[in-house]
Amino acid sequence: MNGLTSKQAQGLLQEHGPNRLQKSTQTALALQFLAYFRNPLVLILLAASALSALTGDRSGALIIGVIVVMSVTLDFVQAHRAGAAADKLALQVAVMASALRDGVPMEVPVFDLVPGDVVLLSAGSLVPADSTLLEAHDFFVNQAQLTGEPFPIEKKAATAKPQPKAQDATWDLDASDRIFLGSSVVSGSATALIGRTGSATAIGQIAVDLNRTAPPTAFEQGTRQFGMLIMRLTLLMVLFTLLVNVALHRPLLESFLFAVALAVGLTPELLPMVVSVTLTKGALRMAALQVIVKRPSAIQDMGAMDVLCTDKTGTLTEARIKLEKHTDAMGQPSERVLQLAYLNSFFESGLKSPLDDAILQHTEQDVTGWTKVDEVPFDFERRRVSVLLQLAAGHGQTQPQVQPQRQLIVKGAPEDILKLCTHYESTDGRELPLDSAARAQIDAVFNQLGEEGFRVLGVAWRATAADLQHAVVSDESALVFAGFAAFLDPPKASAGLALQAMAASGVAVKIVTGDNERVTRHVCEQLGVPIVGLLTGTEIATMNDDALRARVESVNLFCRVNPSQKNRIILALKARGHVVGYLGDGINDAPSLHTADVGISVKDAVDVAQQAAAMILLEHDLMVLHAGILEGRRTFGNVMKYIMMATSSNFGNMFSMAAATVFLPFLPMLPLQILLNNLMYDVSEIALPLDDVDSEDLAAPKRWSMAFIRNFMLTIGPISSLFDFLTFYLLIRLIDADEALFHTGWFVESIATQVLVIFVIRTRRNPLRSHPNRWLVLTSLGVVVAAMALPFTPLAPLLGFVPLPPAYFGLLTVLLVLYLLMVEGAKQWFYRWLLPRSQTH
Ligand SMILES: Nc1ncnc2c1ncn2[C@@H]1O[C@H](COP(=O)(O)OP(=O)(O)OP(=O)(O)O)[C@@H](O)[C@H]1O
Ligand SMILES: [Mg+2]
Repeated sequence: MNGLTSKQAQGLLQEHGPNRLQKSTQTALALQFLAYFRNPLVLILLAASALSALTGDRSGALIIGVIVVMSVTLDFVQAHRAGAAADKLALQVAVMASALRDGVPMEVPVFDLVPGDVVLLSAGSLVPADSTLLEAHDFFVNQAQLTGEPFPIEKKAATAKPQPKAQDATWDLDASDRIFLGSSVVSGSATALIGRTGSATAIGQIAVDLNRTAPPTAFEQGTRQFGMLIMRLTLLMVLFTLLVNVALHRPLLESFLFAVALAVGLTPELLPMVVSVTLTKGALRMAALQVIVKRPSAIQDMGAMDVLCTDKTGTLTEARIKLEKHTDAMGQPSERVLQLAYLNSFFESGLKSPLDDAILQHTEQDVTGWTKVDEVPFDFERRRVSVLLQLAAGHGQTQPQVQPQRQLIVKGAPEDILKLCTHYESTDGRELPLDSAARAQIDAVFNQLGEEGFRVLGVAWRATAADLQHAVVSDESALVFAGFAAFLDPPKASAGLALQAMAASGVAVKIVTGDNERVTRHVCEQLGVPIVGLLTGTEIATMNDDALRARVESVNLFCRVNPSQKNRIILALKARGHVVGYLGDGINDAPSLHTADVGISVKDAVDVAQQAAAMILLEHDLMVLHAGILEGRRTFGNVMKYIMMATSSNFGNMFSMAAATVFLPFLPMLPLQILLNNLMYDVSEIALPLDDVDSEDLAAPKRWSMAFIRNFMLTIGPISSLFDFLTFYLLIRLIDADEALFHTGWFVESIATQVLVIFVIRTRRNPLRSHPNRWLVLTSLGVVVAAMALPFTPLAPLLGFVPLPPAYFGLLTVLLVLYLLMVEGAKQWFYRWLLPRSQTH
């Protein structure tokens, strides 16, 4: 089998399309742009202005059209650029498959696989497409996603030569020689011929999206709730102004346009854009720190995360494990134990763990004469692996006793192995019964190794019938215990610091490991992590979910837990209202990576783990996770600024506009002026995602709080309205403004207050003690200056503006200073008095 040539593959890719389930998101740019006009408000606005064009106001309608297009373009361009940047990042960690192209194995992006490709699979791989097995060795897959069957199923090579046009063959999920997209390889290795790709696959036909869109995060739910609140208020206000205008016999069409423009002014239409741009900015900053964010919203989750669960090997430890000792049952150095362990690691075809690598790299052992008959692959429930080996006649005579020709060699967690043993090998090579005295001695050896900080595997063996062809789990019994292999896996120097930094930032770190208690305690000691509570897998197995929930809070060390227990721990923490992160790299971590609010994995993790994770660390450094947490909080802070602006000052302005319709003999502002006001305000906020966030706002996890927004709105909003009414009054009384002058005067005041208040709202501190980003300063001041200059430009008559008298600017300055001071005072009061009190209730 040589697979395809790259030329054939290219042709087939054209014919079958990329190997992915989602419909291509490559809709033409123009169509994406048009989709932005689907907003009902925009449509109503365009329709109403078209109507007004028919009744005569051509230029007004045209200007409204231009403003709408400009607003939509602003939104679209920003959001599109953010989306493109995020896609590019995700591509960096696209899952690759090993495929034969031009006769050699090559790493090919899974998207580019085509029917006819030959792929090589091993434990931890994802099955990249529906395929027929050409070769398989102890090959077990988990196809729970397709069949719901949770246990691994063995698959075997096809007996008949698969037809090249395998698409035509029948595909049965139970067929023992077929494997399917959506399953993962649990153990063994195989070569497979791809028959169907993308939406032609079994899972594609039942239209399941493998990259299931994650359920909405707390933050997304929050923004949605916020949108509903604004929507309701908007509706109320629009109905109110409409009624008032109709009751006052104002021109119907113009009143309607006014009401719709008001609604446009009220909706925080840039919110999605601000969110996606801030998130992408965060993702790009993370990429510079060697962290690839696959799903931008994960950054938000990082900011909200208050518990991080992590496994041990490779995250807290160096992952450069070394075999330090190989001893017999009584703790004496033993070459024989090394040889047995080596044979086991050498012939095992499942995922090679770092422990196997350590054994294989320790010293080269001679395996001539040995052939493999079968294997019972490693799994995280049994925590052991067995190989059934045949020793050719004439070999092995150097051993003290004549070796049986066929034997099962087992290695795994010592506690579990010892339970299966009935005998042990003494130091002089005799097989002795494992009585309680011997057991106590062996346990003491095991404990001693643990105390010294070694990770320990037990090694045992058994002679089998000379014709045993197929080994199964029940063959792992009546074993002879040979001894221990002890490894050192030193903790990372940086891990201790990172854990402390996280604790200081309000993130509790919990260790969730399949390893045993003693070793993990040792690692914690070296890292300086105090153990406040401990649960073992055996204890968890006896607990129901309620009992587990009651305990998870106070425990920070979970030992000897299997994959489903890891998952239960995450679920229990989530049920307690925590935002949970999970950091892991193994097959055993995949379920938890899915379940957690933010799954984090590493570049060299198995495919299933990388697929399940939302974030991939390119370098194994926990300190960047801390940076990621701060990044998440920063994005939260900037999005909150936008929301606080929208709910307080912008909303206050629109509220006074609606109220003013009652008192004024004319509309307080022309519809097109409201739209322009809205557009200019939006422009001033483009730089918000770039802004810095004060350090005190990064100190603790950030959760969405509707109560906070509501209280802030009720505190600041009325001040805006108060100043608006003051402006109305002074415009009419002091300046004696007619309709056009009133419109102009209020337009400028409205923009100036609405835009400049950002410098007060963006920080909890005295505004002079927190430096805004200079782009934000530039856009904000630029917009205010432009608004002041507008009435003096040739555009003024088109927009219904008239030049403002000098006295106006004196008035404006006084009003602005007073306004900003008053908002600052209210803000201080809000954070010092109202917020602490509303949080304790
Ligand atoms: N290659 C192997 N051969 C035999 N036994 C193994 C092997 N790998 C792991 N085990 C056993 O299974 C147990 C669980 O595996 P492992 O420690 O990798 O789990 P984990 O939950 O990923 O833990 P960690 O936090 O250390 O990553 C190990 O403690 C060990 O006893
Ligand atoms: Mg692990």
